[in-house]
Amino acid sequence: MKIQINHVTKHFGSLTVLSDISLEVRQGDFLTVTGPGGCGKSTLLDLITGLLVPDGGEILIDGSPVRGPGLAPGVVFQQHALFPWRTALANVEFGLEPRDLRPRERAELARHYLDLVGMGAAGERYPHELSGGARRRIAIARSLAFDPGVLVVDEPFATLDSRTRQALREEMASIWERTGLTVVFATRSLDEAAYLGSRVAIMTSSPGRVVSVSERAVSLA
Ligand SMILES: Nc1ncnc2c1ncn2[C@@H]1O[C@H](COP(=O)(O)OP(=O)(O)OP(=O)(O)O)[C@@H](O)[C@H]1O
Repeated sequence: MKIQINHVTKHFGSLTVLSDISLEVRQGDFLTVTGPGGCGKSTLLDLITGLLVPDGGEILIDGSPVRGPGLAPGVVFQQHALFPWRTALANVEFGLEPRDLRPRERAELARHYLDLVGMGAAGERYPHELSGGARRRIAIARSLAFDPGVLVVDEPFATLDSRTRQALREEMASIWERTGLTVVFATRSLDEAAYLGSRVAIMTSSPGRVVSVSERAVSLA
C-alpha cells in the first residue's frame, strides 16, 4: 500500500498545526516521523488514518483520496490497550474477527501471530499476568492479525523503561524485516527514528513542517 501526502495543511482554530506537508510512503517503507513535542506528528498520523480531515491538500492511499472522518480501509492504527477479560490468544483473535474463519483456523492463525512476536507460550495468559513489554507485543500481534496495508504507530514506547523499549524496538525491526509490512511510526526520539526507519522524516514546529526526508543507507541485516 502506498500513501501520498500532497500539500496538506491543518488548522485548529487560529493555530496552523501543519503547513504544506508533502510526503510519500512507499510499499514496504518503515517511515519514521520525528520532531519535538507539539510539532504535529500525531495530527499528521490522524490525517493519514482518516481520523482527521485536512483543511488544504489531500492524502491518497493507493491513488484514492482518504475521506475521513473514519479509518481508511487497510490502515490499522496500533492500539496498545488489551481487553483485560480476554486471554492473549483471544486478544489476537479479535484482529481476525472481520475474517470469515472457523474457530480452529482462527486460533491457529492467532498462534502464528503470537509466535511472530515471540509470545507463543503466553496464549492462555490474561493481560494482568503479563509484563508491560509482553502486553505491547501481544497488542502488536493483534494489529498484525488485521493484516494491515499500513500499520500506523504513534509514540508506542515512550512510557516504557529503557530496557523494555530497546527490546521492543528490536522486535519491531525484526517483524518489519520478516513481513515487509508498510509502517508509519511517530516518535519524539531521533535515535529511535534513525534506528527503526528505512526512511526518516524530520519535522519542525510552529507550524509543523517536514524539513527533511532521508533514506537509511545500510539495512539492519
Ligand atoms: N484537537 C485539537 N485542538 C486544538 N489543538 C490541538 C488539537 N490536537 C492537537 N492540537 C495542537 O496541535 C499541535 C500539534 O499537536 P500534536 O499532538 O499533533 O503534536 P505531536 O508532535 O504529536 O506532539 P507530541 O510529541 O507531544 O505528542 C500542538 O500545539 C497541540 O496542542
